[in-house]
Amino acid sequence: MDTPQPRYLYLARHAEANSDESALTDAGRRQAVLLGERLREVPLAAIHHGPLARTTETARLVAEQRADGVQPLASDAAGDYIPYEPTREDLVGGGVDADRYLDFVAQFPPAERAAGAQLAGRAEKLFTGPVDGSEPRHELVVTHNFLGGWIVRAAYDAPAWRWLGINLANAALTVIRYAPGRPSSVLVFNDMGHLPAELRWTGLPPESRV
Ligand SMILES: O=C(O)[C@H](O)COP(=O)(O)O
Repeated sequence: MDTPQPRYLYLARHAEANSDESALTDAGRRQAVLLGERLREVPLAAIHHGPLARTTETARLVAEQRADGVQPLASDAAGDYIPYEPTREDLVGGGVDADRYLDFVAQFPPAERAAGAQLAGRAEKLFTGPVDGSEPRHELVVTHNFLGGWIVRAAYDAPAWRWLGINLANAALTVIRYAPGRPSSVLVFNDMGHLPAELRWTGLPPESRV
């Protein structure tokens, strides 16, 4: 009989993309292969990815490192969008420089902002929380920085605006466990142990690298 089971969400931002974001760089392809090798023994039931080239290519290279034939699945919910548009009140209440973040969000196309809330809700439904089944489920989502921040924020029940300031490095690994009757648990965040030093921290500004 199916009963609620833990879900392990493996969350990764796509590997490094070239400047027009039409494909991965050589370094990005190496990152994606290494991420795939890191996940090779994880019994993934699914590999979801956003529809854009950089997430699609990353997911394909990850899948190619496996012997189990799990095929990547494109999902709009794993795509590139603003998951929640912060209000001035949110930001002032959070004690941060409101103009800075309002200007930051305003630079993204209206379409990415308008569709975001609904897509973010779908992503939470599809990719987070315990699952029904006979055993724990392991799933990979290859996505973009903003949805990554949104999912980590949600795992900590932080305020909606707080996806801002949570940043994932390219091809780093974040793992969240959702067990029935327990709070969500971020097991690892931005793990880059599978990447050599020169392939770590890409996709982040210098002040976010440690
Ligand atoms: O939508 C996003 O997450 C940001 O625009 C960053 O995008 P990226 O993760 O594709 O670089």
